[in-house]
Amino acid sequence: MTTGSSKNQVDNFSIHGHSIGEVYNIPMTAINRPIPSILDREKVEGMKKAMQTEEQKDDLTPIDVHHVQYKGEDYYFAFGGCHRWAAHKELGKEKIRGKLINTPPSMIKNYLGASSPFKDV
Ligand SMILES: Nc1ncnc2c1ncn2[C@@H]1O[C@H](COP(=O)(O)OP(=O)(O)OP(=O)(O)O)[C@@H](O)[C@H]1O
Repeated sequence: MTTGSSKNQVDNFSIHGHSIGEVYNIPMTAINRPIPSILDREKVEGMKKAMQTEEQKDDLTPIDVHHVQYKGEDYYFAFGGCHRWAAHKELGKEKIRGKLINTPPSMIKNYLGASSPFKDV
């Protein structure tokens, strides 16, 4: 499965986010990351460098953020994007570019089991 012929298009592919156009600047404190990251330091450093370079600062693909509405509250979860997340954290960024994927609470419960905040779905 490819989305285009150039390497960049293939690299930028996201199963969840590719059909979503809107990109938001999301406060990082609003996003839950339930899975600890295992990082390739070279990759994080490369991203930090790109973010600090005028021509490349917008090159990083937005991360996929699952948006759950549950009992009138909004919840945000990110499972991937580990290196982009680390690069933003280490540069002291407060917001990260992301695409919002409307996700039912039952799906988060499937992923997280007993650790899910959504118990009765
Ligand atoms: N050094 C870099 N400079 C600019 N863009 C980069 C750089 N490294 C990766 N990217 C781009 O950033 C996006 C995310 O890359 P990648 O999926 O490898 O990282 P990630 O945030 O760790 O995600 P995951 O947790 O799924 O590994 C891709 O679109 C990739 O092309």
